[in-house]
Amino acid sequence: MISLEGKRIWVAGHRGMVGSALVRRLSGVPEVKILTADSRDLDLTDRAATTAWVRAQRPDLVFMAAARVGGILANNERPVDFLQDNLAIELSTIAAAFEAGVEKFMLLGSSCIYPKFAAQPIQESALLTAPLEPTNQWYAIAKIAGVMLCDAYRQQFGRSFISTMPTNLYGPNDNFDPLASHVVAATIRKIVDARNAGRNRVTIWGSGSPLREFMHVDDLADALVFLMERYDEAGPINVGSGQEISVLGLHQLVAELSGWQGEFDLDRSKPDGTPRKLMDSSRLTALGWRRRIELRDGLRQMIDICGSTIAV
Ligand SMILES: NC(=O)c1ccc[n+]([C@@H]2O[C@H](COP(=O)([O-])OP(=O)(O)OC[C@H]3O[C@@H](n4cnc5c(N)ncnc54)[C@H](OP(=O)(O)O)[C@@H]3O)[C@@H](O)[C@H]2O)c1
Ligand SMILES: C[C@@H]1O[C@H](OP(=O)(O)OP(=O)(O)OC[C@H]2O[C@@H](n3cnc4c(=O)[nH]c(N)nc43)[C@H](O)[C@@H]2O)[C@@H](O)[C@H](O)[C@@H]1O
Repeated sequence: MISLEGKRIWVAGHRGMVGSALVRRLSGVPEVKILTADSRDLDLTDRAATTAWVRAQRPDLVFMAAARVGGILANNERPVDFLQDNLAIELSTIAAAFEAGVEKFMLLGSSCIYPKFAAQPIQESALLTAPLEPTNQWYAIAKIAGVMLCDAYRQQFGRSFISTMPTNLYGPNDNFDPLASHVVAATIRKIVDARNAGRNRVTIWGSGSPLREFMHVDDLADALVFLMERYDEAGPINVGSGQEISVLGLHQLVAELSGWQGEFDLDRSKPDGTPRKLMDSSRLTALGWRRRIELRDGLRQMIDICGSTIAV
């Protein structure tokens, strides 16, 4: 168990969805000094610049929430960006943390590191046991490399470098871009736009049948702080909510919460991705952590953020 009080804490990617949630969560911890770097001033793919910045700032703890991130289509269509940028960011930041003597470093991965057809719920031991989902294998390989690099520093140099694997996330500062977003933000954007424009049809990508587990980013940030304090082992640890719903079910729920009563079309030219990725988060809950935010409540907040009037 380590205490965060009085620590210099670098939240990498502080303007992103996860990084901004971490800043909100950490602002409640007494005497914490939160360190941030604007991506316009510090490109984390630049190893020399990253090393110099970390050496000058001397963080005690690092939450590594900067990454090239996107939904299924962005991942599928820009494999070089997702593989190359994420590898480069991990190489820069993990090596810089080592050189600067950082006390503890937390890498954020993703549930897509696990095999496409992993047994459900997915245990951490499923890593590297079967092939990946093709749409996000590029991003997944980069994240797996990051997990291995943290483990390598732990094995060779005894460093407290840990890897957390969040499930699919949503929340404030999510990306609502129709082509680059993940499904929660995309669904809300599509349905709120349709409702506001008086349209009665919305298109769902793929078959609508894939199942996804969704977690509010404020629950994630709370879990990450909890793990920074209490967890110090090799290999990934899953961070999920246990709240699973189909893609069609998500669209129906958002329609209900937004007060939109239209019909759905399926665009089967778009990929489904993995059929199901429910995390087994029992190692996290065994440590005593519990989520707080129900999916319905989180979606209502997102609909609000999207500028709508809530109808329930
Ligand atoms: N979103 C999800 O559903 C999800 C699920 C599982 C895991 N995760 C993990 O959570 C972490 C954060 O994801 P997120 O959803 O918060 O993504 P996000 O909203 O896109 O934020 C990513 C952040 O990384 C920064 N960044 C990207 N490339 C950079 C570079 N070359 N140099 C410096 N900064 C750079 C961005 O800076 P700018 O703001 O300046 O662009 C942004 O602040 C990632 O590691 C991701 O793999 C996310
Ligand atoms: C957490 C992230 O999960 C990502 O996989 P993944 O859950 O399939 O990513 P999402 O983009 O959230 O898509 C989840 C499911 O929702 C369907 N879907 C339906 N309509 C839409 C829409 O309008 N937009 C989007 N985006 N999806 C839509 C999509 O086909 C897929 O089956 C990975 O590609 C990332 O690398 C990352 O790991």
